[in-house]
Amino acid sequence: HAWGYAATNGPDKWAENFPVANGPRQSPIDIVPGEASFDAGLKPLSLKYDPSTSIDILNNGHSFQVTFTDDTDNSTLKDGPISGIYRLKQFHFHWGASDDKGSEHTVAGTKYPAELHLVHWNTKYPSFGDAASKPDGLAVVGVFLKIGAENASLQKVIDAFGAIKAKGKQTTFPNFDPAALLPGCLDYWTYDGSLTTPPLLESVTWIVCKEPISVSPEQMAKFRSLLFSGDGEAECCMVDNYRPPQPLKGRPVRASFK
Ligand SMILES: Cc1c(Cl)c([N+](=O)[O-])nn1CC(=O)Nc1ccc(S(N)(=O)=O)cc1
Ligand SMILES: [Zn+2]
Repeated sequence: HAWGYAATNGPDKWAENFPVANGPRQSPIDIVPGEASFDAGLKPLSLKYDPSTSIDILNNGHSFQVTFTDDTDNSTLKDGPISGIYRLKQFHFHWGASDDKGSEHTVAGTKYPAELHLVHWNTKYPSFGDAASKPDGLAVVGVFLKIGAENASLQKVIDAFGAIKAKGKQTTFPNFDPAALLPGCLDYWTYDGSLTTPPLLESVTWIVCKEPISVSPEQMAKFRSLLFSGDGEAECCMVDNYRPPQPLKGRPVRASFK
């Protein structure tokens, strides 16, 4: 049941093997700022990352991800809408074939060309795998990418693409500080949701930053040069690896800002 983003195995087909795709708290969603409720009880995000926890960068055939050692509390997310300590496990991106699409969350219908996801798990559980099946198990920080100036921090990630062009390729990726990918302002929207790819587990507290980071057109072109396909397979560019917005089903969306 190899899921993907093609017409034959893409988002409209996922419910066949993953019925939770039609569940009550699916992600992503369209965020409508005018309908989000400001919650003065929401704390500022506390993101503390240690660059020495970054390990490698991998093309997993759906996106590319940078993976972190998560056996200590060196890289964590605290406060914001969550209780307790969540550890950074990995970050990855979703993007489009052109600059008019690519993000998973949308803002009043606006699609961004890409979206960064920093994936964290609740340390009240023994591991990521355990946390991934719990309603308060995961917290993902989403950051939109907007076409503009070249992003020097992002360029460090892009410089590794040569070694991970095809599915299954990975290479070491030490000493990277993911905080360098965060926007200056950490105002956010938050709601209860899910993983945006199979197994679509409804275990994610979503924290979506209002302020985007920049990416240049040339840098976006490099994202689009990665491949969904593995060595020896017909080459298929890794583009449009995003799920469209899902029904809100009455969920509240809160804002940390007025
Ligand atoms: C489900 C699972 C388990 Cl359990 C493990 N594991 O190592 O134990 N790995 N995976 C895979 C995973 O993490 N998928 C994932 C999917 C979507 C997103 S997204 N876009 O940020 O919603 C984040 C992650
Ligand atoms: Zn994602």
